[in-house]
Amino acid sequence: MTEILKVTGLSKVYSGKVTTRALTDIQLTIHKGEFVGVMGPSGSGKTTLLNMVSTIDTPSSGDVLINGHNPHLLKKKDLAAFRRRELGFVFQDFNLLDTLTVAENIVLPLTLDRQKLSDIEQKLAQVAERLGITDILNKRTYEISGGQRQRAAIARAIIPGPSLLLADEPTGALIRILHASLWKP
Ligand SMILES: Nc1ncnc2c1ncn2[C@@H]1O[C@H](COP(=O)(O)OP(=O)(O)OP(=O)(O)O)[C@@H](O)[C@H]1O
Repeated sequence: MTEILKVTGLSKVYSGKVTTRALTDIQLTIHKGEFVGVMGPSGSGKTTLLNMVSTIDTPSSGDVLINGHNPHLLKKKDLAAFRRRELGFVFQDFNLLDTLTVAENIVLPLTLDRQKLSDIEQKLAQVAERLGITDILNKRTYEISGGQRQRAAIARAIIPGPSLLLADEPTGALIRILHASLWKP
């Protein structure tokens, strides 16, 4: 089975006025098609782990391999492209942009990647149909329901065909949508 995420010996120490050892020697392997939830008490390091995997922050030691590549070794410019193509994020508050339509929000990663307009339109139509949001594509994000916002955020996360989809504090509804095999990597 293909290893999509392989975390080995991952540690993170925050050093400021107070030194905090947030993660110590974490090992984690996630294979293609697996759905994994990380649970633990407040302060146990869940967000820190997510930040290391999503490349928002760098580990103190250890390796993160995503689809065989270590994003922490990439240059800034290459890292941005890697994140857009390999990683999908569904944020807790969805992070949709109010000034854009639902469609414009969803295609943002493809626009930033300078993909062809015809490809963008085709991918948008497919992903919108899969998530049942075709009829709200021209609305602004403040004109749609909470569930529709959630689906729009998922659509934006999966449209580039990422290897790994990451969700911070996913709600029950989000888990149900993802479980309904809407995401087929
Ligand atoms: N930027 C930071 N600088 C210093 N310490 C930090 C920083 N971020 C987190 N920590 C510390 O690292 C530890 C792990 O925090 P983290 O946010 O990863 O926990 P968590 O499991 O996500 O918690 P919660 O469930 O409350 O969100 C905590 O002791 C926290 O105080």
